[in-house]
Amino acid sequence: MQTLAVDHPLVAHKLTTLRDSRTDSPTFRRLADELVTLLAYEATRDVRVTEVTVPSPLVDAEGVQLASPKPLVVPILRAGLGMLDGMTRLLPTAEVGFLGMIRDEGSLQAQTYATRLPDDLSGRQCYVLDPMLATGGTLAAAIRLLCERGATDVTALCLLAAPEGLRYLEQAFTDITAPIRVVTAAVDSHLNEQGFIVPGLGDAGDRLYGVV
Ligand SMILES: O=P(O)(O)OC[C@H]1O[C@H](OP(=O)(O)OP(=O)(O)O)[C@H](O)[C@@H]1O
Ligand SMILES: O=c1cc[nH]c(=O)[nH]1
Ligand SMILES: [Mg+2]
Repeated sequence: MQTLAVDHPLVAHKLTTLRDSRTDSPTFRRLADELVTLLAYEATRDVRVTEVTVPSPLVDAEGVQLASPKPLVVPILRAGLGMLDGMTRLLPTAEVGFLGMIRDEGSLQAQTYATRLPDDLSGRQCYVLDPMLATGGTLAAAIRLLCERGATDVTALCLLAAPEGLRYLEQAFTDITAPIRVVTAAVDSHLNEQGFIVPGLGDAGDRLYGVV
């Protein structure tokens, strides 16, 4: 598994405002959206393209377009929905599947409550959206599901990652040959006893959509 922490002053600037507990929900949603677009630029560096020729006003010009089968973007509900628009802005022709997952606050185990994905992902590049990679349980289950359906490579986009979660993912996929990448705005210090990322930004779902 490869991890890329995007090192860019605009990424750091937006992330700092997301961490700030004084940032209200509308601003949090807008900044999360903008930050995902910056992460998406790095995360799609290996997106597959095919060569095409287009008629420019002067001569025919050689170029590329996104290849088929189209990439699949998979936000993990609820908080991952806050990353969807920012991602599809850069990949407008991608298809979108959905995974609903919730982490039990006590055991920290992830449970899947909704799945809306193609049965066959053979040959598909997949981009998973989840703002927080904490213990890694949620993302590990999501990535395994995509690989079991035939995904040829999986890139996860996270606003923040904990070292514990990255270590967990490293050892979770030793049996999987598909390349797996994590692109994040930062790797934070550690997890606290409640499994929250420190310093982190709190509960991403609550900050995007309110406490339910
Ligand atoms: O790495 P993990 O320890 O598994 O934790 C991370 C998960 O926890 C949060 O979701 P949550 O369960 O709060 O659901 P929500 O998105 O509906 O708020 C977050 O959005 C991740 O999906
Ligand atoms: O810090 C954390 C950990 C899990 N989920 C969150 O929303 N935040
Ligand atoms: Mg939550």
